[in-house]
Amino acid sequence: MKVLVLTSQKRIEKYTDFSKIPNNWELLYLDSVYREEEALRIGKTADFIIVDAVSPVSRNLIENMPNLRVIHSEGVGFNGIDTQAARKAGVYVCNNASLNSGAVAEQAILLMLALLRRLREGDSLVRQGKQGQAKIPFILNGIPELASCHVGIVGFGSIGRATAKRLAAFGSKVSYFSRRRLSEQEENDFGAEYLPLDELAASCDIISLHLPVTPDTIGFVDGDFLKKMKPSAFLINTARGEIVDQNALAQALEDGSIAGAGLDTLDPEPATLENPLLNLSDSCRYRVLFSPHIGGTTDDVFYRLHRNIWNNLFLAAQGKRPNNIVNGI
Ligand SMILES: NC(=O)C1=CN([C@@H]2O[C@H](COP(=O)(O)OP(=O)(O)OC[C@H]3O[C@@H](n4cnc5c(N)ncnc54)[C@H](OP(=O)(O)O)[C@@H]3O)[C@@H](O)[C@H]2O)C=CC1
Ligand SMILES: O=C(O)C(=O)CO
Repeated sequence: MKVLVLTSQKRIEKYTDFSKIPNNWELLYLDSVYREEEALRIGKTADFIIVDAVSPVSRNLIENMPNLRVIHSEGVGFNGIDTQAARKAGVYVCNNASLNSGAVAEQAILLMLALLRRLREGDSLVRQGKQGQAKIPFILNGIPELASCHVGIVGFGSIGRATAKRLAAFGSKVSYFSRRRLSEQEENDFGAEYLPLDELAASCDIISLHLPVTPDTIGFVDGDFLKKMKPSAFLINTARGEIVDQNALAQALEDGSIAGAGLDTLDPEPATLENPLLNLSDSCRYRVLFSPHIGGTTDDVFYRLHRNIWNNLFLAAQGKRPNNIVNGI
């Protein structure tokens, strides 16, 4: 079997248990930023593709790989993969559903806390020799506790629920919006109440996005949504950049429609310096906090993900149906 690897070779080497890989399997490495001609040159006859959670696998690539059986995302998201073309070609697209939920929930909460405590600004003041409460002007503006915040979770799947569970420990009030409303019992278990989207937007102190990218969710947070939010509210996006209209968010930060944003994901990725959120005026500098799309990338997660990926490829190699198929075959 041949595996075309369209993600970090170092990561595969670190997290794969090579004692389990049959000797006659061949791994063909390119990075996730690859040229399609190069992928076809080295991987045309490959049986499997492993690709990171954001990078593209196009119709052209799929249609020109006659032996291809499985395209496996290295994460949960698979929005770079042309799932329809794969379906048409009888190729399974698989992900690692729910294996990194706790890690992403931690990242979302980290961004919430860092924004509330103005961590970036505080760090900068200390580095300017302004350590000590008397020298920190923003204390007088009032620092809210996460415990007193009403947090709205948009997309109440695996990560949304993991975030709700952790927020319960902080004592926050949690509401959620998803297309499917949970049973009363489930809502009680997660300590979360359902709110219609408009109400959630208007009433929450923090809104945390946990939606997948689909045709319905691209630009889900647009200028209208941001205008409904409270001027004191924060937006957290650890889902995908495409869910938030980047220009509208930059505008909302500039004109004070919202207080700040914590962003693990941007649109496009890899992010370019042209992104309007990286070009905000000085007065907004501390109101947006970035992390480099590392929500789901802990050591624990990678061991779990890579075990799952290889198990799935072994199943497919034996002619069996792999787990976590996401393209409806
Ligand atoms: N930053 C990072 O490192 C990571 C980011 N992610 C991103 O997070 C996303 C969510 O992951 P995860 O929670 O595991 O996925 P899940 O599929 O478990 O949850 C997604 C939830 O979103 C809801 N949803 C889908 N479409 C809509 C819609 N149009 N309106 C409202 N709700 C909707 C779904 O519920 P329902 O269908 O009932 O509405 C579902 O419960 C991933 O798709 C990925 O893009 C994932 C892992 C790591
Ligand atoms: O699992 C995912 O979808 C990710 O974004 C991880 O990087």
